[in-house]
Amino acid sequence: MHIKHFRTPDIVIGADTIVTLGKHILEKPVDKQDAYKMLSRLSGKEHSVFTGVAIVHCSSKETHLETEVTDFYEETKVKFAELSEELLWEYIHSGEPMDKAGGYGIQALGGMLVEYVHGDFLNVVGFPLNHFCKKLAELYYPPPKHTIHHVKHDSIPSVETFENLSDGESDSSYPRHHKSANTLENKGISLPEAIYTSVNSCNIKPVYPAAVENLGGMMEYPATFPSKIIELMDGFKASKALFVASKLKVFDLLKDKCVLKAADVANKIEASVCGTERLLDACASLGLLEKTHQGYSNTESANMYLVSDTEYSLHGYIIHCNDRLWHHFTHLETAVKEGTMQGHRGFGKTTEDLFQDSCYHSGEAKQCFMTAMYSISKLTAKDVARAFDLSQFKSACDLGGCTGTLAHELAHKYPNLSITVFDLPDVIANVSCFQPPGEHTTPVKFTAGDFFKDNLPEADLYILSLILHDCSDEKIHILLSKISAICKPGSALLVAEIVLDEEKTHPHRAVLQSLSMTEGNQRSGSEYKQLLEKYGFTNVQIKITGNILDVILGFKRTSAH
Ligand SMILES: C[S@@+](CC[C@H](N)C(=O)[O-])C[C@H]1O[C@@H](n2cnc3c(N)ncnc32)[C@H](O)[C@@H]1O
Repeated sequence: MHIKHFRTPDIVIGADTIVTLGKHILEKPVDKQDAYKMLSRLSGKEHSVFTGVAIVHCSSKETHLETEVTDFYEETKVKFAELSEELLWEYIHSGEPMDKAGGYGIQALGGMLVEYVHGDFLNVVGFPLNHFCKKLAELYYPPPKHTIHHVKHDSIPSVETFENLSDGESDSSYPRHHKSANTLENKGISLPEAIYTSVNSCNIKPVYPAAVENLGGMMEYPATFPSKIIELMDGFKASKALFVASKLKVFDLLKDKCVLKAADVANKIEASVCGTERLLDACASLGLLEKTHQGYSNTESANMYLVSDTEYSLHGYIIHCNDRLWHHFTHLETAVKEGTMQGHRGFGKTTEDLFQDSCYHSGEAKQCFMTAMYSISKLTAKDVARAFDLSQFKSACDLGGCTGTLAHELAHKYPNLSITVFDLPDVIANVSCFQPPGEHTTPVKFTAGDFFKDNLPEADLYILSLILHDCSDEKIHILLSKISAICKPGSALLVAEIVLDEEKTHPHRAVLQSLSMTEGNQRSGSEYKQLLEKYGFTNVQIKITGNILDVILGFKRTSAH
């Protein structure tokens, strides 16, 4: 075997690098466990990316090298965590799995296989800690282009490097201001943020942003460590910690930059000190709270989304998840075996009709459901309203429009649109506390009725947001037949739902949601298109918004079609 080109990483980040980095840039010790956490945060990917040897580029012809040197790595038990910034970049753009091979291998036996090294040889023959520090500094304070030289070292293949950046241990040739008033610490930037921002400044985004949020429980993993599975196994604990902290209004207590000790929080939420402390620590480890020696405080995202009275609060939905959805999932095994929804087991009652059920029967539960819908709608309404140009419509009817949040957004965007929210009487009777302040002459009209049984209000745009996925085929037939019958040619139906990919495995949210075994179904784009066409809608367009809900718009066929 002969390897012609071996592309080395241009930037290498490892736990030891971060420890050194802490010393050089922050002038503050970083322990190795924290360094591993940062690495996982940086990639947001499987930890194995970091626990192999250097990540290098291998073309498909060269991938056998990977096995060779990985074996070598296994043999020598070299443990280093490294990341190629460039490969992360390539990976993101190609959608292909990142090639991983043994940079460390190349310095020994593996080197005999390599004729030409493309990239910085230093990155494979040794761990370039100082070089990396300079690289990071450079990302922060990029040198002018002309300082990049092509250098020929004796016995080292031609490499592209920054010759003016000395690798001497004592030489801090990255800009001096890093060490004075401009240190990251003085700027209030933490080390993980610094690395994160450095990489982001090169337009590198974490591969799995969701994993970035989850910093809990990292350790030095062997390359085969089933980190994803461990993360999934622990996921329910993290959810429950969030639910309980929300339920106990911990985030409300800590709003407005309030910093409290565990005992004070315990006192205010009337809970045990030891239990509260564990809950607060769990929230801190999940990145929901910050913990300092002064006490606990909300993170920015907790202030924005977890405090119960903020504009984009998810509190209502979280409580719904805890009080309601949790029970559905507790009985998942039975649900799967029987193929039916199991929510009633947690409540001691049976239910035929999800909607009637989901609106609950007690006033408090109804309010809770509406608050949950309001939370989600606040977050999605703007993107749903913006997905298509709806300026051609004069009137709209949001069927099952609940609190009217989407309707208000549409009224705001299209001042000439007259819009009616149509929902069950129990819901309409409770909408007043969800109306925007100061909207006495509200352009949104609320009408009570049952969309399966009653006549629908006339409109030239009908909206079904988060309705179809919960309905059985029979119910969908009743509803879409009615809408289709009342729509004049040129009128339209706008559906807001999560649109699955064609394999129906993404996004996870929708796929997991369907496990609650309601009588409805989550659908892919082509299935929604077919469904709308079946009921006489044509020119069906789908907009994937990037928000929780996607949007589908279809126009009623003219009779000539
Ligand atoms: C899952 S919620 C969706 C709420 C809102 N469209 C949204 O996107 O946030 C379903 C809504 O449909 C309403 N609904 C259920 N069955 C209905 C019926 N038969 N007639 C009218 N509205 C109904 C419920 O009251 C509830 O407000």
